[in-house]
Amino acid sequence: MITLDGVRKVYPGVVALDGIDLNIPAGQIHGIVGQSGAGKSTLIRCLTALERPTEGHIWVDEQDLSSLTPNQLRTARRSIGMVFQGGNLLDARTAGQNIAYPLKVAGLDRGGRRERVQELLDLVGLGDRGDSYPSQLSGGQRQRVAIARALAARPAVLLCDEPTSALDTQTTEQILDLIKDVRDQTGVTVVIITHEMSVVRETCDAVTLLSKGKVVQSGRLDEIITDTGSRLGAAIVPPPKVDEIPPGTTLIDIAFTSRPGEPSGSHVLSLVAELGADVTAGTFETLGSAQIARLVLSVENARVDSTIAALAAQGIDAKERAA
Ligand SMILES: Nc1ncnc2c1ncn2[C@@H]1O[C@H](COP(=O)(O)OP(=O)(O)OP(=O)(O)O)[C@@H](O)[C@H]1O
Repeated sequence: MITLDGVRKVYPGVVALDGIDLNIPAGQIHGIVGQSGAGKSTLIRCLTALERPTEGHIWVDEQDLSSLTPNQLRTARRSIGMVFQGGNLLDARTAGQNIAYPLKVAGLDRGGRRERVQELLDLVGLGDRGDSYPSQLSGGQRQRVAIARALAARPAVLLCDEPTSALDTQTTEQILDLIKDVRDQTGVTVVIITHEMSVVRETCDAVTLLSKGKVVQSGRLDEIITDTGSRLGAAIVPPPKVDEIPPGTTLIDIAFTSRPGEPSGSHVLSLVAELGADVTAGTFETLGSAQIARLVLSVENARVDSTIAALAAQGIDAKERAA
């Protein structure tokens, strides 16, 4: 659905994006994370074709954005919905009028607009608030209207730039649930820029970490979290803390995914017991229907290498924890 091939964006004296290759399949919720200045906003501006890459190509919904004429670009932008931090609604228009605006631009008649606006208000759980002005809505409700507006023209892609950073924890959860529901119901592909790892953990199927305009790591969330060597994985689901290491032992981090109907969780635990290792601490995280486990084992110093090898032979990622 979205493909970036060797994308570079150079501003005078600054390389904001430095050779980005990325593939985001249809229907995926993909998080883009990275420190301030990493290039996240530049990437999203390139995806909306508000900026043209200095080099490389971007395909959105099978269209090469770099090859389009200004007219074609205007049309292509209709297949891209945008949601910003704080919603960016027009204050002088009601929720319904805000949602209707892109439909008017797209040339839909008054009756068609009214019907679609109501459908969208219902979709975001604000069926009876179409006549409210943004100032009469809570932050979470404004963001719901912003999501409805972004979806109005039935885009193939929904780009969300820090969609929950102005919201409290409970409202954040509701908005993230809404984004997931919308994806499930419409099949829209979602890209979320965020600095909050909880947003990635709770919402995304896949994640990309940017640093200084380059991709540091990119992949499916379960794969990244079960990679015990990944700093991104540890930021998303921190490995359990251990205060005291039993004397004469070494700590080994392991991580694995367990899905319904698969015996992997109990299989790993019996393997750990067979190897004579102790489970010192553990964290479990639910991702969709899968359980991700991060365990810390304590193993006699002399048996560290053989334990890691035995776990690796069973396909379990294991890493000695640095002292
Ligand atoms: N229009 C511009 N002109 C010049 N430099 C720019 C421009 N936009 C971004 N940059 C530079 O490009 C780099 C990447 O910026 P960008 O805003 O994409 O980062 P970011 O990851 O979104 O950061 P933040 O999380 O703080 O928003 C920075 O060094 C920034 O100063």
